[in-house]
Amino acid sequence: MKWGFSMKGYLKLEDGSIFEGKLISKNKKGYGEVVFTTGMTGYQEAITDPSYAGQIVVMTYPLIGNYGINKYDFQSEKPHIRGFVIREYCDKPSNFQSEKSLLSYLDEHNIPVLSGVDTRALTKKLRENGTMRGIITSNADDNIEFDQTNLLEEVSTKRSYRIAGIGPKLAFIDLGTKKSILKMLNSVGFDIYVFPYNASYDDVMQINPDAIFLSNGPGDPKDAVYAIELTKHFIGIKPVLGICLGHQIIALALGCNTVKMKFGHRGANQPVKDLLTNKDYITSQNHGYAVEEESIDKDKITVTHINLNDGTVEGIMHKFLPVFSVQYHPEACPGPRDSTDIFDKFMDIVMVYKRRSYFAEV
Ligand SMILES: NC(=O)CC[C@H](N)C(=O)O
Repeated sequence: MKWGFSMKGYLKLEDGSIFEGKLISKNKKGYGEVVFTTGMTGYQEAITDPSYAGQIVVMTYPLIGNYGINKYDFQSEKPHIRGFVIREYCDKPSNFQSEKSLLSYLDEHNIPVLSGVDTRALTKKLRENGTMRGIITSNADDNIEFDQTNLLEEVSTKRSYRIAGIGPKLAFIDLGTKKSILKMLNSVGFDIYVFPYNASYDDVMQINPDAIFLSNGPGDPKDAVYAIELTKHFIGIKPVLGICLGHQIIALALGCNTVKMKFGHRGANQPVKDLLTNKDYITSQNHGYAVEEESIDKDKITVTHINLNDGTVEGIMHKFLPVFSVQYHPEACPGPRDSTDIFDKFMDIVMVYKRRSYFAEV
């Protein structure tokens, strides 16, 4: 075995089923919600996307690690997954940007890796039975334990900071953001002030923002109680945009409901229809909850996007107020860049509002 000491290991699921493989990492144990993602590439972005905190990630693409780890594709400071399950590990990465192997990176951060698993059978099981909790372990008799950590506290910034820009002031609520979202918002000109997940209305008003943004993030959107309250304060006062968890939080703040999906959407080729333009996009996604269609008050809120595989809600917009959100990831990373224009659209809306309030004052 080229990558050092490995031993027989298991992924045991809540329903008692056991999948055998080889524990190739230093850490040989981890608990989490077991989810699969279908992206053929993009493992570096996925493992460092804080939305995956608390989860054991199964890659359906059969060969993982072949292009190593580079310094450009990190979505946060470290991996947030609780474990990694793959079919075959490639220990000889070959790519001009590669700086280290995937396994050495995961070992640095103590993430358990189970290789040699029949990921096709495992994915079929998760599709049929739905997402389950599980344990990666060297002892199949081990019990699955449950992690009680506050995921938002774990992944959000601990203190506020600024990413300066020449445009309007954006209060950015970091619920475990991907770096690419900050980059995209900054590239269209926003002067970004990043706040922790539990920022209060008074905290945010200290900068007198022109707009509010709610990021992606892990867990059940109903747990994001601070962000839901904060959003309620700003709806109708400032333009608000949300992506993924941020979209779900906006929906909850508007009085809609969110529900847990059977196995979610995780991958880089999820088809979405834009109902306003009748265009279809291929999108990057990573979510296990969705806004419940029946809970949407259609007199007040328009469904702007749907998923073409299962018809679930992928975007909403308030009919009269500058509030809109999408469930998919327009910033891609990994995945297609079909829908990046949302950031320009948000800037346009914010500028219209800013000018309007300026002329109302003079
Ligand atoms: N990427 C995200 O923001 C995920 C949102 C939420 N945690 C979900 O799984 O639905």
